[in-house]
Amino acid sequence: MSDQPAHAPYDALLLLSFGGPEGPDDVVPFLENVTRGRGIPRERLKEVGQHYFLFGGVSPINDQNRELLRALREEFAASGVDLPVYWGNRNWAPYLTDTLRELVRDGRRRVLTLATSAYASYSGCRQYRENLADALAALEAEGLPVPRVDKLRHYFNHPGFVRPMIDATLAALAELPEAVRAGAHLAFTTHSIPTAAADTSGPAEHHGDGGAYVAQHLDVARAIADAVREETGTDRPWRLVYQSRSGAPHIPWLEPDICDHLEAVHADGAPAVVMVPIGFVSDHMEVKYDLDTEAKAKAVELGLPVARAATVGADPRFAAAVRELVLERAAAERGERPERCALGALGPSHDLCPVGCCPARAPRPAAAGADSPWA
Ligand SMILES: CC1=C(CCC(=O)O)c2cc3nc(cc4[nH]c(cc5[nH]c(cc1n2)c(C)c5CCC(=O)O)c(CCC(=O)O)c4C)C(CCC(=O)O)=C3C
Ligand SMILES: [Fe+2]
Repeated sequence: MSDQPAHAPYDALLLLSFGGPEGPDDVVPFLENVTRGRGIPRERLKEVGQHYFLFGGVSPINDQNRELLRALREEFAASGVDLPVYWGNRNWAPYLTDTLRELVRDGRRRVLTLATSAYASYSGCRQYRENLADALAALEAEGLPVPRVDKLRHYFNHPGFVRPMIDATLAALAELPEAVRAGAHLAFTTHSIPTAAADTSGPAEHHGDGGAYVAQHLDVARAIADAVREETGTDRPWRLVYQSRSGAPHIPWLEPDICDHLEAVHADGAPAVVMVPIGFVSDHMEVKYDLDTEAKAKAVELGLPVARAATVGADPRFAAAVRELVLERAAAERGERPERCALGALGPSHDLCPVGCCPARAPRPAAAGADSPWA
């Protein structure tokens, strides 16, 4: 055995997230950051601003990331992984560029990134890589050392991500009135994206109807539905549905929307529905507003009992999965052939996004992929 640590060659883990406002005055500047150059209709922005104001202008995402950070540090300490964990966001403080500046000042040069987005897509992967490239360019322009940055493989099908969602689905079923529990449907939800973005999500060989984005979500949905059937002895109808659509109405996005789906299954006689937000790593605004507020109001209107499964958040099994993924990637970077855990049918995702993975409509430099302009 060499005396290299198990996390070599990495000297830092970067938790990279979306960011969110922490008070009413932050809401508009946050939305400006998110939508810069993205052509989202003003009406939609006003509406989304209202969602934040309803919660005092505070997104739950920041506290959830602080919790995840604590869980990761605890997990690393408990298993003897002496790797510092940093946190930076794309759209709000602590900003990614500031975090990378701090990280290089601490002497770190080889960074592994954990994005709080588990699936392939432009919005969930390449956009994070573009923002990493922007931050690296800023460091270079300031004459600072530019660290080498990698990104962990998509963890949508890692057992440490899927098992907490299985338990959460069972717990949500148990919240339903007993009379409707056995007949309850499962509605797996994720962020809608333009169908054109879905069709080109993932590596080129996965492009086609729905692309890797839909295939990965279906794989997770099926794994959870199968496990729930085994656990409860009941085969219940399930479907992958979408939420949080934005963009111009004439551009097609993934459907059906969760609210339309609730209406449709209610009309078909479903006695209850459990909503399982598999597309989200924690209970951020899309979950709190679009599911817990809007979809629940729709269910009340219909007289349809619903329950919402918890997201993974800072579950210790997820923190352990991140530790495994870090050590797995470190071993691969050292030229070893580590074991790669995955549930479902798709198998473990790639370490390095290939050229043409989740292409942008207007190409921009992206770090941590095969087409990165940075080493
Ligand atoms: C796939 C996906 C994820 C999941 C993967 C991941 O987690 O990254 C995600 C996460 C998030 N999206 C978030 C917030 C917003 N997303 C927006 C807009 C958009 N999202 C999109 C996709 C996704 N988004 C898309 C295709 C757009 C349209 C415009 C564009 O192409 O950019 C807008 C603008 C207004 C609107 O259009 O709704 C906001 C405010 C927050 C923070 C929540 C909080 O504060 O708790 C989080 C975690
Ligand atoms: Fe979003």
